[in-house]
Amino acid sequence: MKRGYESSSSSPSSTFGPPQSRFKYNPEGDSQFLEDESTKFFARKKLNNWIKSVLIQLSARRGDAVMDLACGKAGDLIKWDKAKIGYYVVIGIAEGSIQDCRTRYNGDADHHQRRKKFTFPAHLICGDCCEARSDDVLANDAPFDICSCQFALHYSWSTEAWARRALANVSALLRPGAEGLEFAMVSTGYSSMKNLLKNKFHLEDAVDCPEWIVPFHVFKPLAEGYDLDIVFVKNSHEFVHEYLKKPVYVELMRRLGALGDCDQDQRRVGSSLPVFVLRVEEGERGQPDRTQGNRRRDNGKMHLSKEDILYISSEN
Ligand SMILES: C[S@@+](CC[C@H](N)C(=O)[O-])C[C@H]1O[C@@H](n2cnc3c(N)ncnc32)[C@H](O)[C@@H]1O
Repeated sequence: MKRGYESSSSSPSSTFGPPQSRFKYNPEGDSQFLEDESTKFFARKKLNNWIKSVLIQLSARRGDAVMDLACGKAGDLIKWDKAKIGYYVVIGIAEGSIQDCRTRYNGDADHHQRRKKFTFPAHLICGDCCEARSDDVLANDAPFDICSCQFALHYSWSTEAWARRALANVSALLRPGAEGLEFAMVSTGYSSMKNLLKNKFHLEDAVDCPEWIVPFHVFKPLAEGYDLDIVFVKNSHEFVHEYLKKPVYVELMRRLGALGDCDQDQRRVGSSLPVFVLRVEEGERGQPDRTQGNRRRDNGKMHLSKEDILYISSEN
């Protein structure tokens, strides 16, 4: 079965918006400005969630093994659950966030027990997903059908060596495809609004890491050097425009509370971000090894204790 975006144009879009600057919140600043910015922030957050949901629905298939790189607090758990994936591995650098992933996965945060348990086993890893040995450490969980990296790809772009390492890790973890179309890494680029707002709103997911610009014309050949070919790339404005033609995604946007005047909303939330999918073509790494399907899930659990978190460091 093909992934949902296969019928879409794969021609790269030419622009991905301006470089993201890091700007500081000025406590003495104009309160009207901040109010506008907070409205923009929440509009953008809803829109980003919709884009991630659509991208996941287009990419994931029942039973997929998914690696969520730089997962934050696993805010996409429910999205993956709806896609009926079979195994979920996350890696994140912030220990507190990984602990939050654990309580979220276990349902401990849901005091009213409104939602049923997730149907797939999970494995949580705390560490730097760009570390040279990530692929070794993760080898027991691989291969993955999907490697997802949402709003985080740019953190590994401080130097070419780090960018190469991140791409090499992703390439090593993905499963070769039976029909040449099976592997994907998805990313919706990066956000910067949190830097502007974190002092004011004390955002729980604010990240104190430098954010680097990833020029797409540099990214593409570098990724291709690791067998990762671009199959789908759009800027987020194009993406919204295209998928809002489908009633099912209009309904999804309504449910997320993001439905309004989309053109206006997009102008309000600011610059466009890249949305793209990569894959490893069949034949580039030999035949797929389907026998690994069950073994890797053994590393996962349906209920996670603190001891189940795997900590990796550069000394591993
Ligand atoms: C903007 S958040 C995105 C979180 C999540 N992917 C999402 O879409 O909600 C970026 C996350 O990347 C994590 N991160 C940054 N650099 C990392 C690295 N080298 N290895 C693992 N995680 C990293 C941060 O701790 C943070 O949780």
